[in-house]
Amino acid sequence: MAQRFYDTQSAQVRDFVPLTEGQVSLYYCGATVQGLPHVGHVRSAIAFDILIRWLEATGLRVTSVRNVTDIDDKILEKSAASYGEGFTADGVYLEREPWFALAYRFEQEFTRAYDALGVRRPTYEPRATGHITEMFELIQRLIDAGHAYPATDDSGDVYFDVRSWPRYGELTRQRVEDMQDAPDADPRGKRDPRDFALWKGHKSGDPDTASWASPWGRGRPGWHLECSAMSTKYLGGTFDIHGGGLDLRFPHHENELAQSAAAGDGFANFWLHNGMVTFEGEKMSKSIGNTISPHEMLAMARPQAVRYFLGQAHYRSQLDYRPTSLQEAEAAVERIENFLTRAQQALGAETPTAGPDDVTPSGTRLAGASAGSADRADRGLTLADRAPAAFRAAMEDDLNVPQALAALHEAVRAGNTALSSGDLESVGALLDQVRAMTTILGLDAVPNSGDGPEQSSPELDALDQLVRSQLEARAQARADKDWAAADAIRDALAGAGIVIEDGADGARWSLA
Ligand SMILES: Nc1ncnc2c1ncn2[C@@H]1O[C@H](COP(=O)(O)OP(=O)(O)OP(=O)(O)O)[C@@H](O)[C@H]1O
Ligand SMILES: [Zn+2]
Repeated sequence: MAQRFYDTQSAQVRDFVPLTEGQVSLYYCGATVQGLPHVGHVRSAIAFDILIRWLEATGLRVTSVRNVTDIDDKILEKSAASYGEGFTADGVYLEREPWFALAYRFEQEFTRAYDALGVRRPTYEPRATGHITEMFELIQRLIDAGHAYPATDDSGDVYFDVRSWPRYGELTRQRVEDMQDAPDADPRGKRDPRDFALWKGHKSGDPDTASWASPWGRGRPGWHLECSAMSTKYLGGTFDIHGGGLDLRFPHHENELAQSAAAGDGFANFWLHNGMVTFEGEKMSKSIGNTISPHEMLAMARPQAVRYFLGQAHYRSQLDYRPTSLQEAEAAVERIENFLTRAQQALGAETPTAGPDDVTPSGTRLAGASAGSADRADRGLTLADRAPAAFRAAMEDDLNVPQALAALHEAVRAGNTALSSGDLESVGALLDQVRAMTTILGLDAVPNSGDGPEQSSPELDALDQLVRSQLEARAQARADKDWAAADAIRDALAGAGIVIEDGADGARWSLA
């Protein structure tokens, strides 16, 4: 079966054929960094992380972009309302935390949360404030094409002219007449109340630092424009997939599409939207105040269980948080881990299973990459090929993670049966399948400590590579039953203050 995705724009499940063979370009909307992340934000990022991991597992090269909205009304409001939180670099106390400092502080909190839950960093993570020039260019193209105009009052705003663009409403299949008014400006300066702001003129009371000189006067960009400018800068005028939460479909994505298409860009070939995390049925949202932070969840359960919980539903489904949710996720993770432990023990030292990919400096219990992965790659097998057919079929079918997890648990069950009957050949094969599946779902990528890859540094990465090569040589020595050589490597590492631990999920190293 070919890869298929549900495309929100056509409201159909369509075959996915990348625009450039072998490559995928993906843009997904990141955070407006106005406050701490909640698990709804992280669920969205995990959904796209799984998508990227899966596409890469099938052999595709993915270029991913996730923006940071670091200028916005809400950021300015939070800054204005902050009190006693700001310090300059020399420790001088500021009464208000400047908006740009507040935005950078919360951006780091998002990064920390993503790292703690194994969301890989995107290829590019552009900030809106770094792309003002690209936004000017896009506005100018729209004005030149007759689809945008400076406000007819003295606000300094520039609006998109929805009536000039007959395709407006195509993403959410709405008629202009039925649409809500755009709330982002005084309707007196607009041709139509639904016209939305591309550029917002500087208002008295806004900090001077929050406005840029533009051909239309000082001001700042509209949110929708930011994503159009950044996605096409990094991915080109036409790219494969645009993602984000379902709550962004209208007006945000509708308006992005209108701006880019009216400026002459093909824009996204597929639109993928993740469902909301809800709390007692209601969207988890800062404005409602019903949020749970990743930090709070990590205090209740291991990161592996939190990742499992946030990634387990179909990405398009709503995911409701209930008090028992994390215990259920923990039980599922333990079932998988128990099989991995018992399988490794049963296979024992006779079959060294610690391939180079199994070794991480911080160590993971759900180690995913497998025994002999290098040789399988030599034989032209992708990671996806190593997963069972039922798993692959589920992932090809619009990323059906619940069914893919059913295949994972089925392999664990079969593995436990093989263990009971002493069928070690099947145990080995199933172990490899389970590891491929946990790797694809990113379950093995979660750091044990909530602090995540922050511990990494160029020095640590270099050391990690060196130690890995030593561990690879040691694994080979053990495979050759050259115990003296294996021990000598271990002793040399110990002499350098590096402790090796042979765990159920491979060899790990740490500094003594
Ligand atoms: N409860 C949620 N469940 C799933 N995804 C969410 C949820 N809330 C936000 N997202 C997604 O997270 C990404 C970043 O969101 P953004 O910073 O725009 O948050 P937001 O929607 O303004 O959040 P809030 O409503 O809490 O202020 C977007 O793709 C958004 O759709
Ligand atoms: Zn966006």
